[in-house]
Amino acid sequence: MNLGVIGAGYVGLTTGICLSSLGHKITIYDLVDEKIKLISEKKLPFYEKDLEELLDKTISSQNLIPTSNIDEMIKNTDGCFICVGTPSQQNNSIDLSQVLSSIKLVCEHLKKLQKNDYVIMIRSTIVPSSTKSHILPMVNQILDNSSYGLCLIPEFLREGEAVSDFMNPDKIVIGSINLKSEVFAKKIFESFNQATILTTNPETAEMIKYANNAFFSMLISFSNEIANIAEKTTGIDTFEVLRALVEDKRITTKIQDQKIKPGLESYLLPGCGFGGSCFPKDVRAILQYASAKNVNTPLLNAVMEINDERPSLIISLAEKLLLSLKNKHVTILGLTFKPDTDDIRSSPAFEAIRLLNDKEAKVFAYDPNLSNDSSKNKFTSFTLCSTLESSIENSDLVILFTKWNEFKNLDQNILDKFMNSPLLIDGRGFLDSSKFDENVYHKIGFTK
Ligand SMILES: NC(=O)C1=CN([C@@H]2O[C@H](COP(=O)(O)OP(=O)(O)OC[C@H]3O[C@@H](n4cnc5c(N)ncnc54)[C@H](O)[C@@H]3O)[C@@H](O)[C@H]2O)C=CC1
Ligand SMILES: O=C(O)[C@H]1O[C@H](OP(=O)(O)OP(=O)(O)OC[C@H]2O[C@@H](n3ccc(=O)[nH]c3=O)[C@H](O)[C@@H]2O)[C@H](O)[C@@H](O)[C@@H]1O
Repeated sequence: MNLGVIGAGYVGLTTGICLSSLGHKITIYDLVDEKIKLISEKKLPFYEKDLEELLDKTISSQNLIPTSNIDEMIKNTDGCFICVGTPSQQNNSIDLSQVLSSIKLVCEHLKKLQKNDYVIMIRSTIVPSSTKSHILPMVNQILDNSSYGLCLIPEFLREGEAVSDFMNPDKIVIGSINLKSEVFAKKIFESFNQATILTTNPETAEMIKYANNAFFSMLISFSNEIANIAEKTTGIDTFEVLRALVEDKRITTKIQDQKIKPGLESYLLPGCGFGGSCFPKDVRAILQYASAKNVNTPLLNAVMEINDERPSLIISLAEKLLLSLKNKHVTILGLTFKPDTDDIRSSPAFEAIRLLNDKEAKVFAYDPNLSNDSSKNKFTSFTLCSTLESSIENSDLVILFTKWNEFKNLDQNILDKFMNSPLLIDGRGFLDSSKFDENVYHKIGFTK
């Protein structure tokens, strides 16, 4: 099919590259010319594993056409995905302006080119009723005939797993205003035969996306609250507690004597808290939406409250171990909000750095994906090091924030080589404690 994508960010570019690799002819448009130029040169504007290889193939096969010309995109295509950002506003509601302006642009060009039967498919995350209350009235104002289609197809991919999540979706939710849009969207995804296709109205589709992100955020905050309680009694290992919970047959099912570990297992872990461009933004947005509708939300309020507290709890532990943080050399390992990405949006490491600065510690950091020269001058509140070793040299305390594989190599020998009195907080329970002296290794969710 001939399809367009507006917005060449994580979601848009992944959508464009993956669908073009499956044989669709995709024209991708972004406001930012440099992004389009980079993509034309087969380079990704961000890091995402496996995506560059596919980009190379799809540009070479001319199944993916990057353009800065919206007319070209509209002329080439029968429908397009809207994949622009929906960032938080000051009051935590979402800023719908990128969605509205990009759809307005599409509609104006459809009108100019007298193109009918076009289908607009929104992939951006938007709060319930955005389609009905804001987008549809605007579209109706510009397109006076009713031959167009409009639907919401939320995206559930995770950064770092974007290609595999896109290619192997468990569900495809299509919330349409009419049958035409539903039929069109179903045809795009007809080769994804392992996925459950859920067809519904736009409001339900909007809510499904928020329920999804709120649920996984809740599991993380649940795990962190259990950790807070466990830490008050020496010897309780929260990781063991939650591993045992997962064994419950209501969570881990058994099929023909084979235990099937649920995917949610990876969200039942204590740690430094969730970050990224979506969980914090989306939970806050649905809370703001509920509050505007006078709905009480004690559970989701607590999810955010527990999460917001995580960096300060880790810094309190650091202070307890070092007695005072003033002038202490503290190393942060991992700045991205999770491994296998270069995304630092709402990463808990940055809140920890802010707290360390307040306490006048000298902060050094290392992240495998941010160690190049172009990243160096971006940060002023800490020194970004280009190797793990240089970041821990003469350090008084190392705190692990992100589960990068490279950090798995850490052991007592490495700490002894570079630090005078080795001390480490494993903020994710990621390292093998047996590789460290007992008084050196401290992990979240466990008090010795
Ligand atoms: N990042 C993720 O893993 C996921 C994000 N989402 C949602 O998808 C949406 C997009 O997120 P990301 O891809 O992360 O955002 P992003 O910020 O990486 O990309 C957005 C892109 O849209 C472009 N853009 C903005 N206004 C435009 C306009 N008027 N015309 C053309 N291009 C325009 C920007 O230049 C940028 O390249 C958000 O609503 C987000 O909540 C949903 C699932 C996963
Ligand atoms: O709407 C979105 O943008 C996406 O948000 C999340 O995806 P993502 O933010 O890429 O990453 P996750 O792997 O889900 O992790 C989110 C955060 O939770 C943290 N986390 C995860 C698991 C855990 O046990 N503890 C924990 O703190 C991670 O470190 C990370 O900061 C969702 O998982 C996707 O389904 C969704 O499409």
